[in-house]
Amino acid sequence: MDLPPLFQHLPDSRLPAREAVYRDVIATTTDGFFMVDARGCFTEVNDTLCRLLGHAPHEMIGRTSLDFVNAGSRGLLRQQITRIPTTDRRNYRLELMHRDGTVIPALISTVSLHPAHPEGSSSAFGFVTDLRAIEAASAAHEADVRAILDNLQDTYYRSDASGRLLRLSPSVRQLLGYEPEELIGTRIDSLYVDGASARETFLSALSAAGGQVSGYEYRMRRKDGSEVWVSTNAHYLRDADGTPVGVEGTSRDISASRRQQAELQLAATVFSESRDAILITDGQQRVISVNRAYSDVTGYAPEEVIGTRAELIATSHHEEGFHERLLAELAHTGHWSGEAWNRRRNGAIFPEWLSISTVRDDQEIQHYVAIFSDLTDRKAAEERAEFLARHDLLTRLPNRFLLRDRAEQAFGHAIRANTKVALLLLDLDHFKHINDSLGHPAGDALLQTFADRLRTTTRDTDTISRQGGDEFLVLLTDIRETEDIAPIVEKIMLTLGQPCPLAGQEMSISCSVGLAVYPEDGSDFDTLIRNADAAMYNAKAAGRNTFRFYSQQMNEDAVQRLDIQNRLRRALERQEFILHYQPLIDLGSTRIVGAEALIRWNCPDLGMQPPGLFIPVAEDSGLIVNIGEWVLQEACRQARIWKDAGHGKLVIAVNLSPLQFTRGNLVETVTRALTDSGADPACIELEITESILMKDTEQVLATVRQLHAMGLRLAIDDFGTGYSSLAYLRRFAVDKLKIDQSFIRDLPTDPDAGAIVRGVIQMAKSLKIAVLAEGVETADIAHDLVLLGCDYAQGYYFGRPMPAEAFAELLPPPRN
Ligand SMILES: Nc1nc2c(ncn2[C@@H]2O[C@@H]3COP(=O)(O)O[C@H]4[C@@H](O)[C@H](n5cnc6c(=O)[nH]c(N)nc65)O[C@@H]4COP(=O)(O)O[C@H]3[C@H]2O)c(=O)[nH]1
Repeated sequence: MDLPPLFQHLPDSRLPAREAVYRDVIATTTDGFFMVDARGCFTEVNDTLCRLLGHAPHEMIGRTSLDFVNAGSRGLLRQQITRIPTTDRRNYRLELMHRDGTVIPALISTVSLHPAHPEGSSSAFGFVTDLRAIEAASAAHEADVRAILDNLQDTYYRSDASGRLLRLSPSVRQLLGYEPEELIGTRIDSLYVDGASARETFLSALSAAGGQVSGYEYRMRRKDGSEVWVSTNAHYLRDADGTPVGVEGTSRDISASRRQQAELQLAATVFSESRDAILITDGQQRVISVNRAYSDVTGYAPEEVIGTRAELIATSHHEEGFHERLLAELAHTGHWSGEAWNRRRNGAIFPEWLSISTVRDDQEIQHYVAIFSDLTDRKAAEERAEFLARHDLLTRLPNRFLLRDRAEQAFGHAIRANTKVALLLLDLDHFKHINDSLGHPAGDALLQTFADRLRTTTRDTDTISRQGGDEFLVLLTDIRETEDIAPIVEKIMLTLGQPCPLAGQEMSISCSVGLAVYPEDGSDFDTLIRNADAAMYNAKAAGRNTFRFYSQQMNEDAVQRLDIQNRLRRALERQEFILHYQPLIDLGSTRIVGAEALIRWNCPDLGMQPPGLFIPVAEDSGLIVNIGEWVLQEACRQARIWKDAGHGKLVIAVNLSPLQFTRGNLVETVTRALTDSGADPACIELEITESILMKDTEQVLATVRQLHAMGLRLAIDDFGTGYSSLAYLRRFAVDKLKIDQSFIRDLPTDPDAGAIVRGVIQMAKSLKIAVLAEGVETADIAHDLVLLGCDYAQGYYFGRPMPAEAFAELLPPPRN
């Protein structure tokens, strides 16, 4: 037999031996062997192939290989036969046909023979491998793999180089909510919460770790849109050259453990950052951990206490048995909380709010957890709050609540000792002026001086209290007789009235005092206060700087004030008010140049009432705002009548209450009065007191400016009784000063009054402000005023306030 080209390169001498070897190899190989000629007919087959196909060699030699394959494989075989001349080696799979019809999957490896070979071109030899065993083994392997994957709790995945998923274990259902088939072929980045960038980060980590990572964590998106934290162990799949061709790995859901981790982290942060001190011990109360606040509060560093027996309370500072009771309650309920004393490292004892809990396993206490906060500051704050609740902040005197307590105790004591208790209500005279003119800090300083003086003039057993504002209450105890009270009050008033330095000047401030005595003026605190108040009202009405004991009459007066108030409410709608007019005289020409409108109340029950009686009540109740509006309306109406009668130059002065500035809309009221009447604004002069200007609020200034702009004049009434400064007169562009009648009345007798009037006139002249003297009752006074250069005067000497008709009769006939 000729040798195939395979053997041709061997030296001839060795060929026979070599051929024998190769024939043995071919005969004994477990693969089938064949040679075909150019027609595809077998020229040689080995026993293995014959056995495989169930034919004897002679049944196959000379026959074409196409006769031994399954019908389905013939096309492929033909193709492969045609490739013999052009390709040296080919591997392909075929289904062979056994003699008994069994189909045998086989792998064919053929080698084309050299064209110069005697067998002719297009001849070939090849090996046939029976794939059945291999495929069975592979199927068994696949079944094993599948069984493993099916039972795998983690999710197995394999992707190609582009990240396309090739294989997934069924557990992907639990992990991501998808069926494996839904994901095969999709790109894995679409499942990452952070998309392609997350995959890039992962691949970089994989490469950096040498192609294998474990415990790599990232977030994936489940089918329902929720996120899941995943930990993966993965490695590159590589081809024969080592080039990565994909990734294979397993992933597991670690969301729960991450949550737990976060919770632990949080608990650790709470422990370390808590502002409350925390101490944890084992079951034998040996410290195992303390936080920073613990060290801050106690001064002990962790290493100084860890391992030692816990000291949670300073036992010596608690009553006997406290510690034992605490432990017993802990053992019984597992918890104890309350106030306790503890000791710092430096030995200082401090109050703490302590809360202890036990942590048990089934029976034994495993840990004690103690949380405590330092109450030192809170206790101090509580004490301060307690003090503030019962004291006045400015003077640090007891307030009304504490006074009530003390008063009630004093009443009890008085009954037992058969003594009396006097309640004094003190009110500083004209305190408001001080506040307004010298400012609140000066006012506060004055109140403090008053408080100090009150402290020094009373006994320790007496109680002084500030009610707010400029009112003080003094409780005098252990009084034997009512007559003993007046000297004490006089002494107090004398002390309080001493000059005191205030805002760089010496000031003397008086006070008015109302007194009520227990038990005769009231059997309880509220009644006594009310009655002392009525008494003080009377002291003030009596000209201030005096004191008054409460009397039944005062009660009646208070009731009367209430009665007047009620009647006043109805007086407006019942048109019970009228205006009287008092002449204003030009001292140069002695002519009437105007009139002051003064209100009168013609009460059907009480008769004609002067303003001194009802204006204060109207001011107390706020009714003055409506009454004042009526006055403006009426005065403007009268001005218009007199203008129409030919007295167009006559000025009508109208009094304004401070409340009209603060509560009413004054500009609107004045505008309406002028419009309704058609009066000339230049004929209306508004009289305001100094106290209104002293407020100097932007609101008052703005109102005054608007009134000026409307053409009205502004006069300052009762000038000299307040604390006006020149600055105010300039700032408010005042037109006229009306010197208070107290100075005018005393002009002939009191040189001081003369000096004041002269000073005011000179000052007013330099400021170009007109001056009017009020209360001129005699020709002498009028004469003096002319000599002093006063511009205008008003008073009984020239004419009393009178009804409009009577006033009109005084006016000269109008010139045409
Ligand atoms: N002894 C004496 N008194 C004289 C003399 N000349 C005038 N009088 C009185 O002095 C007061 C001057 O008015 P006033 O200082 O503005 O003081 C007024 C004013 O503050 C207030 N008042 C009067 N009418 C009104 C008003 O319409 N509105 C407001 N808010 N207050 C008014 O009531 C106060 C008292 O008013 P009247 O009782 O009318 O008292 C008037 C007047 O009758 C005199 O030669 N000798």
